[in-house]
Amino acid sequence: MPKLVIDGGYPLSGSVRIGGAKNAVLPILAASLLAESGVSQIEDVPHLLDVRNMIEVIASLGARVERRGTTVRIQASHIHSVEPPQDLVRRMRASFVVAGPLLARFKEASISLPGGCKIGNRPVDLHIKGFEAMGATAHTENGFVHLQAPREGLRGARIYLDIPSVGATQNIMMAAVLAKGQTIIENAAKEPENVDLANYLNAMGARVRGAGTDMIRIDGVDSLHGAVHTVIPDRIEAGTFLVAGALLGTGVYVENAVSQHMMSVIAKLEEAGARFEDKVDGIQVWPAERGRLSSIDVKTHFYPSYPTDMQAQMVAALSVAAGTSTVTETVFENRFLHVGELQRMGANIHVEGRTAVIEGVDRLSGALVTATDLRAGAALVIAGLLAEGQTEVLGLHHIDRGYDNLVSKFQQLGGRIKRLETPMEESDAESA
Ligand SMILES: CC(=O)N[C@H]1[C@@H](OP(=O)(O)OP(=O)(O)OC[C@H]2O[C@@H](n3ccc(=O)[nH]c3=O)[C@H](O)[C@@H]2O)O[C@H](CO)[C@@H](O)[C@@H]1O
Ligand SMILES: C=C(OP(=O)(O)O)C(=O)O
Repeated sequence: MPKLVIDGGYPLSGSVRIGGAKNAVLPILAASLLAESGVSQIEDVPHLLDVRNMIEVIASLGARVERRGTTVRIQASHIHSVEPPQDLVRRMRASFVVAGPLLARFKEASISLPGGCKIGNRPVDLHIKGFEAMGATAHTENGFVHLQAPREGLRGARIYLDIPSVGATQNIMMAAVLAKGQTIIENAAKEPENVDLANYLNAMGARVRGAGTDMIRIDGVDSLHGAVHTVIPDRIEAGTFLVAGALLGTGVYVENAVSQHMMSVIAKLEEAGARFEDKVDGIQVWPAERGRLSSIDVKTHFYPSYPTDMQAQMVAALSVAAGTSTVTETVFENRFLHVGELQRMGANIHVEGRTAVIEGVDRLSGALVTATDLRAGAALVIAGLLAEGQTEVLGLHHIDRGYDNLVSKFQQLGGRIKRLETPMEESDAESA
């Protein structure tokens, strides 16, 4: 079983470059299925397990995909299937976003239900309601959702989302670009990754306006073509390094981080005492002047509020802050599995309903811990870098889903962290 071995307590300093955003590149790869002609060229595609999976998904449908470094080229003119293999879809929830493009272009799609995951239930009812509002029929059988558009294709509709779901907004947006007439998505998700997707769709010939606000208007067009697009930097990867830099060392420069995308993360770390400087192509962070962060209260919510994907990293940071902090998770019902692992390292945290109450301790101590999901893994790496002694982190397939070269990036900053590869065991290969 591969593991990380971390010797904690060494200061971090220097510079690290952030790659393209996982949560932008995944729907962008799916959107490439909409191109009837031409070749799409996507730049700054990170090396992630999830990206590999999404490439496999679109390739399984007939797209020709070629990857060189961080450039991916996609030719999607000859798609021969509207049913991605179940085993590929089940590996990753995000693969459900191929539904919108397939339904829009081929008028049908059959996709395995992605199911829940450890962090929560994660239904897709809002995606399906959106498709139905555009005239599609949906029925679920044997774990598959079968979607069928009317013979004349999807038609524009006014769709109010009960929750500003990131994935539902993406799927509906991608279905609507080829629908007849105008679609309006109200209470849309405003995440920068959705703006990036809209920009890519527009470069492909779509007419999407208002992405990044809570009302998106899409005027359907007859066809789309391939386009060149550079993926936005990953604000969660950037946030992970900002948290680490706010805790340890003499200043870390997070190159390519976009401060406008991470106002809430910076604001909360500043409130806890960390210092920042916004530079032309990145963000510099230093620990608090007095060394230790102060306690704060944090609540996750939809963008632009504090992101749930930065919750675990913040819990790790606050576990050594002075005083009592609270972190409330409002997006996913079961996203505190890292708390038990941090407790093994000496953190004093208890969970009351949706709130983690964190009594800051003077220090953490190294322990054998397991990443239970992607960001829990990031939190444990941060904790390991902070802790006295040696920490071993298992469950690396979670971390590999969303961090490109996490180990070498922390090594570059002076972190004593290495990855030991041993043959993978079955339990290690399970999906998110
Ligand atoms: C690949 C990707 O981009 N993943 C991100 C995306 O996930 P994802 O798109 O799955 O998250 P959503 O925004 O859809 O989920 C938000 C909330 O809405 C609920 N919900 C969602 C859809 C639906 O049909 N019905 C429903 O009830 C979910 O259970 C959850 O409680 O946004 C999450 C919230 O910022 C992030 O944590 C994930 O990293
Ligand atoms: C929850 C996450 O991703 P996903 O939606 O792909 O599971 C995440 O990136 O933290």
